[in-house]
Amino acid sequence: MMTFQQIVLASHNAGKLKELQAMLGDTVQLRSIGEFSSIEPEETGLSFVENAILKARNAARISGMPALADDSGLAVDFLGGAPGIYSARYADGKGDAANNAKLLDVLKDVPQEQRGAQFVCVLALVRHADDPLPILCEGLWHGRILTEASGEHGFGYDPLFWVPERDCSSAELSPADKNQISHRARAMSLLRQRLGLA
Ligand SMILES: O=c1nc[nH]c2c1ncn2[C@H]1C[C@H](O)[C@@H](COP(=O)(O)OP(=O)(O)OP(=O)(O)O)O1
Ligand SMILES: [Mg+2]
Repeated sequence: MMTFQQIVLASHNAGKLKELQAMLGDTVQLRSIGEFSSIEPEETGLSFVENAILKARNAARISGMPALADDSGLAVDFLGGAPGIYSARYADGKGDAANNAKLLDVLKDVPQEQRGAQFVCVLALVRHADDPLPILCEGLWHGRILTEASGEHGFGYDPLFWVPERDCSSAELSPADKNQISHRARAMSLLRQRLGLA
């Protein structure tokens, strides 16, 4: 079993930090890579796994600490899995609101039954920058893309993601409820098992 008291989170996304720290509990403290550097590495991988490893290695190198990265995104069936690993950059870096507006527009004539989508999350944990055996855990969350935004919680595409098991948008879930059932929750549950924290 590996024990970590502090891990650096290789993410500049405050929403992820909040969710992941809540899932981990207080035995492991996540520190943001933002404490060490404001430069975000270019996500040049072709998969969630590659980008998660790339971000984790970069953060471990900068901080000198074990590093956890989360690479995630939204894969829409009708779009052949797009925006996928490009989810954060879907509207050319203009941010969450622009990403959501673009997705609603692209899907505006697509009927309910063809609006299936899944959130994907890959977590990568490296003990140090050159770790030859990163721990990788993934989680998927199936839902559908709504025809208009709804809800105020969460971040990113949450207002557009309809959650079948709750019949509401992901942004209408309480943070605690989202953290029980999301793609990130599933990946973190596997990671906790791997670390002997479960
Ligand atoms: O639970 C979620 N609820 C809503 N949207 C979500 C979620 N999980 C990922 N997403 C979206 C946000 C972003 O458009 C993309 C992640 O992109 P991704 O590169 O992994 O994260 P990021 O650039 O925001 O932060 P960073 O790379 O520093 O960790 O997927
Ligand atoms: Mg990113």
